[in-house]
Amino acid sequence: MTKENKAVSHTPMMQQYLRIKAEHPDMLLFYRMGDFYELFMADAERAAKLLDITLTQRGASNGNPIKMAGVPYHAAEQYLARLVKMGESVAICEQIGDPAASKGPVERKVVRIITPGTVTDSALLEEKRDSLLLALHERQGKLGLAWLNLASGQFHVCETAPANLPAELERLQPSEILHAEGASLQTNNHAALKSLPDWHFELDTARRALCQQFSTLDLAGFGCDDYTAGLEAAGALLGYAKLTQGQSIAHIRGMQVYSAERYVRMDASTRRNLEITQTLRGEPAPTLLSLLDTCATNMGSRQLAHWLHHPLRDRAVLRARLDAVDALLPSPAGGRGVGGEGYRKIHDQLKPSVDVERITARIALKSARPRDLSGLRDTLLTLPQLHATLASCDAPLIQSLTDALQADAALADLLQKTLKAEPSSVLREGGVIADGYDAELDELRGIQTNCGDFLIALEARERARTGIANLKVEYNRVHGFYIEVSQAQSANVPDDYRRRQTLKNVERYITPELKAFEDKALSANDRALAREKFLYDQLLDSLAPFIPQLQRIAAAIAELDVLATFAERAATLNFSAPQFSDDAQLSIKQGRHPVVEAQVEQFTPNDTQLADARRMLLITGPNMGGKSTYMRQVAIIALLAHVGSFVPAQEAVLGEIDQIFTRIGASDDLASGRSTFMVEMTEAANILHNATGKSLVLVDEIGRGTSTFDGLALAYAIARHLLENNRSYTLFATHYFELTRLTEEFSQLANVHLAAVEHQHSIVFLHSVNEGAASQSYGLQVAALAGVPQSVIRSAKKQLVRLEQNSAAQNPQGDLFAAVPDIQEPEEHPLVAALRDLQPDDLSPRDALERLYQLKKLIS
Ligand SMILES: Nc1ncnc2c1ncn2[C@@H]1O[C@H](COP(=O)(O)OP(=O)(O)OP(=O)(O)O)[C@@H](O)[C@H]1O
Repeated sequence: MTKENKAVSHTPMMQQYLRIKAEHPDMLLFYRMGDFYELFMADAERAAKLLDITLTQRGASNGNPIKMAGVPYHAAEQYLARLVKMGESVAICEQIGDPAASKGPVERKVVRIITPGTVTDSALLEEKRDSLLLALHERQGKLGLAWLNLASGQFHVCETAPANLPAELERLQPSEILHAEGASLQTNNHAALKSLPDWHFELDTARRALCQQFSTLDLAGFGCDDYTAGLEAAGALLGYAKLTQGQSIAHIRGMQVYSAERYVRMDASTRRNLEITQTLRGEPAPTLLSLLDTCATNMGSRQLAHWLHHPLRDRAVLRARLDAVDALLPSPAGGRGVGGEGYRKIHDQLKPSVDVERITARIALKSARPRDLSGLRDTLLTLPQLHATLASCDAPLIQSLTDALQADAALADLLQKTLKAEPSSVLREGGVIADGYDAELDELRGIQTNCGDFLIALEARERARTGIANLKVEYNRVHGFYIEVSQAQSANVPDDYRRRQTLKNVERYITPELKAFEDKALSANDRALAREKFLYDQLLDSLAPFIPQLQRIAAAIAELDVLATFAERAATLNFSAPQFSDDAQLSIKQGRHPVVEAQVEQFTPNDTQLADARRMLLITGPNMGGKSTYMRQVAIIALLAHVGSFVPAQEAVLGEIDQIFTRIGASDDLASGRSTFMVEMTEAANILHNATGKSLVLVDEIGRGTSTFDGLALAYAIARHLLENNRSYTLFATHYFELTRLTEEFSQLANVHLAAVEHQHSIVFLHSVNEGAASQSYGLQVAALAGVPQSVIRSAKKQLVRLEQNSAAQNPQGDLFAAVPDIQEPEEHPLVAALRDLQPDDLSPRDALERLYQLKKLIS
C-alpha cells in the first residue's frame, strides 16, 4: 500500500474519500463538497490536465499536501461531457446525509457512474449518434458479442468467427468496449476499453441475470439458448450497465439475436472506403450520411445512420420501404400517396418532436427531467395531426407506421393533467406539477400566494398602529421577513417589536405575528417542493407501464422520418427507384456518385452492365480520370437500394447481392503494425476466400504496393482467381495494361476505360466510361497538372521513351502500350533551362546582377 492510501493517519473526511475511491480505482471520482465536485490526488492531476482546470493544494493529510481540483456542481455537465468524449469514466459521489445533523463528515455515496457507453443524459450524448456499449468474449474459437444502446433499450447478441471482429467494430462503432482481463484486443476504433475480471463472463451467472432481467424462465424465446460466448458477453454487459446506473434498467425488456445473413455483408475496409458515415480522414462530412441526412428529428438521423450500415437482403422489406418512399412523392408511381410534397408535410409535422426514444429511456431510469415530460406530452398531442396527413396513403408500410403512432389516450391525459403547461427546467425549483392536480400541493401553494396579500394587510395595520407612515414589511433570503423603520422613527416602535438587524439609516424588526407567519410560509414552501418531488416520482412510476408503447412510437417516428427523408432526397437529387431482379445482373443506366456529384460542377453519369456472361469490368484510364469514383458509385447504388432508398441513376436493376467487398486505396495500418502492402494483401486474401457469385467486389490498383513485376503478377493472378473461382460481380481498376489482354482468355471479362483527351500538352478528363481498354496512361500529364516541376517532367519523359524502347525490344507484344507521343525534343541548352527557372520577381537588384554574370558564364 502506498503512503497516500494508508488511511489510518488521514483526516476523517480523507478516510471517507479514500474508502470510496478504493471502490472505483479506475475512474475519476467526483466527490461532492458543498457547491463543488472535488477531485483529489492522482484524480486531481489527471482532471486538471484533461479539463484545463486549476490544480491546487489543500492542507495536509497523513503529512502530505493534498492535490485538489474542482468543478462547480451546476456546471458539472459540460465537464462530464468533455470527459466522456475523451473516453473517461466518472463516479459521481453525492452528500446524502444532512450536514447539520452529521458528526464528522457528511455521509456520501456514489449514486451513479458515467461511462462513455452508458450515458443517457441529453447533455452528455451526441444528438445524432447512437452511443453503444459492447462486450466481447471469446470461447473455444467463437467470438461472442453483445451490445446495448442504453439510451434506447436495444440489446443485441451474436456469435461469430473471431476474424470478423474488425468488421463488427466498424459496423457498430461502439463508444465503450468491455472485455475479459488478459484478452488481447486490437482496435482502430476510438472506443474506451474496459477490462473486467474473468468471473464477469461466467455462463450460468449470465443466464440467471438475463432471465431475471427479462422475467423469463429461459432464453429460448430469444433464439440464443444454445449460445455460450454470446451469453457470457451479454451477462457481463448487463451487470456492468446495471452497476453504472445504480438501479434497475427497466426499459431493457429483451434481447435480439443479430443474424449476419439478414444483411448485405460489408467488411471493415468497405465500410470505411465507401465513406458511409465517416470520411477516410475520420470526419463526419462529406459522407453518404451527411448528404442524405435531412431528417427532421434526431431519432430519424440515428435510424438513417443505422440503416446505412445495415443493408438488408430481404426484398419484401426493401420493396415495402421503396413503395412508402414513392407514396411520399408528389406523383407516386403506384397507389395513392399522401398528396402534394408528402415528405415535406411529414417533416414539418415531425420537426417539433422531442427525442421520444431517449426520453423513454430516461423515464425508465427515473432521470427524466420535467421538460422531457412536457415535451413528450406536446409531441404525443401532435400525433393525431400526423394521422390525418397519413390517412389517405395506401402504402402498407405507411399504414402500419400510422397504426404504431397511436398513443394511448390515458398516457397523454396523465401527462396533461399532471404537468404545468411550461414546467420549470429543474424539479428542485418547483413549478412543475399542474395546479388543481393535487389538493395538498394547491393548499401549500395557496399559502405562498396569499403571502403577498397578508403582508400588504399587515403593513397597513402596523402603519396605523404605530403612526409611522414610511414603515415597510419586507423579505430577504438571509434574514427572512422583517418590518423596516427609519432610524429617526425607531424610538416610536411598540414594545412587541424585536430588533432583527441594524443598518446605517434603518432598523429592522420582527413581531410575534410576523414570526409565526414566517414559519408557516417558509415551511409551506419547503413542503410544497417536497410534495412536488413526491408527485413527480409518482408520475415517473405511473409512466413505467407505457414504456413499451413509447418505444414503439419512437421507432415509428424514426422510420417515418427516414422514409420522408428518402423521398425528399429522391426529389431534390433526382434519384429513381431501383428494381430487384432474380437474374444475375447489375445493370445501371446513367449512374452517379451522389457525394462527388454534390462537389463538382458537372458530373458525368455512366452506365454499368454486369451479368452472368459479363462478370468483370477491367477499368483502365488516366490517374484522376474517375476510376475510383465510378467503382464506388456502383457500390453506393447497390447499398442505397438495399436500405430501401431511391438511387442516383436513371435506372438500376439489381440481382441478388450478398456482400460488398472493396480493396481501394493504400493506407498503413500503423496500429497493428501492418505495412501498406500487407494491408492490401490481407484485404485481397479476405476477398478471395469469401466473395461468392452474388458478391460485388471492387478492386482498385491491386499490387501497386510492391515491385512492378511482383505487383503485376499478383494482380494478374488475383483477377484470374476472381474470374475462375469467385465469379463475383467485379470492378477491377488497374494501371497494368498487360491485364487488358485477359479478355482473350475470359469471355466474362470486359475492358472499359475512362476517357480523357490531350489538349495543348495538357489533359482533359471526360469522366465517361467507354468500352475497350485505355490507349494511354497520361501519368506524366497528370503529374504536370499536380505541379511537379517541368524539369522533372521532362526528365521523366526521356526516361519513359528509354523504358518503352527497351521493353519493346525485349517483348514484341509491347504494343499493348499505345504509340508513344513524339517527344524527341532537341537537347536543351543549359542557358535556356537556367532562364526558365529564373523568377525575376523573387530577385533583389543585387541578386539579379549576380545571376546575370552567371548566365553570361554559361555562354562561354
Ligand atoms: N463522373 C464524373 N463526373 C465528374 N467528375 C468526376 C467524375 N468522376 C470523377 N470526377 C472527378 O475526378 C476526380 C478524380 O476521380 P477519381 O479519384 O475517381 O480518379 P481515379 O481515376 O481513381 O484516380 P487515381 O487513379 O489517381 O486514383 C474526382 O475527385 C472528381 O472531382
